[in-house]
Amino acid sequence: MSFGDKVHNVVFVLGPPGSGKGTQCSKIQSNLGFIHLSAGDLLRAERQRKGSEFGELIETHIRNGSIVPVEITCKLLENAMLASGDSVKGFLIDGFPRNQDNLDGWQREMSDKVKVHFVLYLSAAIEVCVQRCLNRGQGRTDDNEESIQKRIVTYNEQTFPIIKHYEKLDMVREINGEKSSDEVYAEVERAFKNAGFRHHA
Ligand SMILES: Nc1ncnc2c1ncn2[C@@H]1O[C@H](COP(=O)(O)OP(=O)(O)OP(=O)(O)O)[C@@H](O)[C@H]1O
Ligand SMILES: Nc1ccn([C@@H]2O[C@H](COP(=O)(O)O)[C@@H](O)[C@H]2O)c(=O)n1
Ligand SMILES: [Mg+2]
Repeated sequence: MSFGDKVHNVVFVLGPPGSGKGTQCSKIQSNLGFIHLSAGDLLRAERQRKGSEFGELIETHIRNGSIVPVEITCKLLENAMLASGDSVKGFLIDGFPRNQDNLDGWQREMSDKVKVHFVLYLSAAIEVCVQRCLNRGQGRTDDNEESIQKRIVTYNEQTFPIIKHYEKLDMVREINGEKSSDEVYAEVERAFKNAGFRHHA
């Protein structure tokens, strides 16, 4: 399997933990036909995969809120993109690139295979995000006070500079993630329309 000649459309989705990235991505997938690929979900699946050589390393990073080396994450993303076939409208890459290592690895491996249209940035106050993670109820091993604090430090120190990097390139579309899920989505859809992506049939 290979990417062939097709250049895939990509939108990165970033924001603090619990800002609503996954929630909005599923709405976009249903309404606009983009495929949602969450880097965190792919890492959690790899952690659970029987025979994975990376399971323990991934779990340590997840609990510590630190970032898994890009070689692992980028390969998981690339495999998921390949598995989706050639006819997809585009990919929403949720929770990536999370740090400079993610960004450098992506540029090395993927920049000639995809076009990144913009970065959807869901902003929300940290207190709101913490409460949402604590109330999420999905049994995530990092939805506890200690891991959440570490994830926030990682976000502030490593991810926010990546958002700033894309801001300098005028690629960031910031949306207030504190509003109701439907209100946020209305603005999200506007950002996609402005980039030329409309409702799928
Ligand atoms: N706009 C919203 N208003 C209220 N609650 C929300 C909103 N968006 C999402 N939530 C809830 O907040 C929690 C976190 O949402 P979600 O999983 O989408 O965030 P995330 O940004 O993907 O988080 P993480 O980075 O930790 O994966 C979920 O329980 C979700 O139902
Ligand atoms: N690019 C990424 C994305 C995620 N991780 C690790 O997974 C954890 C959970 O991510 P969510 O987006 O689902 O919140 C995150 O805290 C990291 O440990 C990563 O390493 N690299
Ligand atoms: Mg998520």
